[in-house]
Amino acid sequence: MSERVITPVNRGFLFLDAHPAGCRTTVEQMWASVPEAPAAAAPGARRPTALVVGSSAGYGLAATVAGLARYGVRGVGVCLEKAPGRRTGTAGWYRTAATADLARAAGNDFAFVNGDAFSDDVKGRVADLLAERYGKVDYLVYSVAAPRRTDPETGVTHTSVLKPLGAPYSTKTLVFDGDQAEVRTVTTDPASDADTAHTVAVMGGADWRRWIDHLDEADLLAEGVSTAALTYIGSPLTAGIYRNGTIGAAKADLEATARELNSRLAQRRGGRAVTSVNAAAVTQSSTAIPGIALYVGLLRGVLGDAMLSPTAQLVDLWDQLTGTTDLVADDEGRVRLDRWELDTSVQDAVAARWHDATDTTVRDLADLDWFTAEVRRLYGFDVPGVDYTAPTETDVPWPSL
Ligand SMILES: NC(=O)c1ccc[n+]([C@@H]2O[C@H](COP(=O)([O-])OP(=O)(O)OC[C@H]3O[C@@H](n4cnc5c(N)ncnc54)[C@H](O)[C@@H]3O)[C@@H](O)[C@H]2O)c1
Repeated sequence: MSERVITPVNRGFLFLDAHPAGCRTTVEQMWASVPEAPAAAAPGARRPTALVVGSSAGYGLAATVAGLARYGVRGVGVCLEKAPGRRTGTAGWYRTAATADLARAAGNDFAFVNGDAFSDDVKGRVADLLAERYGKVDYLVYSVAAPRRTDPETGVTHTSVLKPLGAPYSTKTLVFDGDQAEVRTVTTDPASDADTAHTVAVMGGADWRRWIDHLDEADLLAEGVSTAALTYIGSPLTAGIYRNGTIGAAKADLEATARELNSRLAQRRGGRAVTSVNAAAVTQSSTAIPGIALYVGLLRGVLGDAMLSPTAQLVDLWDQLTGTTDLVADDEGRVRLDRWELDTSVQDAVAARWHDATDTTVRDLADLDWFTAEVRRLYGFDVPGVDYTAPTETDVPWPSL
């Protein structure tokens, strides 16, 4: 047992500790926000088997919580988190423990595997678990965001970079100095071909395809299997660094992989593969992208509470995957959960504020209090209802399998 009061220590958007009680409450609030199961998934209906890769944070956590709470899924979540030691565990460690407790209390049999999803070892462990306990996979949601990947076939470790293609790119960006927010311009040099290839190797479709291959070879894909990987298009304001940059090349590869997997799964299993285009959200991965903090703060300034949370978006995705509502894909086979973000009137309003944003005006144009609180909530701080003066247990075990 190791109870203590935890105060946030941060370097920019990175915090050195996470708050276990805050992380638990975050998950409880996400769970409570999921609407009741539709009639077809009512108690007594067969619980579908799901695999969520990237289950402890951001959109993958939202997929896990929405699937558990609304559709009573059973199955496995995979993520990469650090155990408590000299410092606290990572936030995803505590969120996973909380998700497992809520799942158990709701009668779901759901296991969490902590390890490198890119490795064959973890794929093998997950396949064994499925074969022993859960049977074939009905749904696979792929939501990994990682800085590097070791390719098990070549042994090469690829590191992803966030760079423009072809020419240097300058963008406004937010820099926080204590309570002060400054609007600066940063310029990023263009990627080399090798940079782009490495980023595609990490964030493109290769590992998603390997998961499908691995499960297919082990005969662990159910008839009618559906798989979705998360992708992003985003605003013209961020296109230079995102959609037209190295990460955009990776997303194009992911989307091409979806089309290839879709025809394969349709033929072999009567199944399908799609990408899900989600909206900008504050996550550990997105805050690393130049300009995104300013963009998301301005988006919130324009939309306020009308911004749809990752959980609400993932409820929509589950509804489409399960057939509760019709699955609607665009011409490129993508489920569009980002329409509200890319709506022309919203984008025009954000663009006008983006151009007007300076050190003196930014606080009026962007919801920076919300943005900084969201960043802190990623680590379990600033969560409504949590007493931060009370000691909290940091030595939380990983949920037993
Ligand atoms: N954040 C956004 O604004 C946004 C918008 C649209 C789409 N997306 C997409 O959603 C997906 C997830 O991004 P996010 O922002 O939710 O990320 P995140 O950083 O919040 O979560 C990443 C997840 O991946 C897991 N992970 C990382 N490396 C791993 C590894 N080697 N093995 C196992 N698990 C690993 C982490 O444990 C965590 O669960 C990405 O494809 C991203 O492009 C994000």
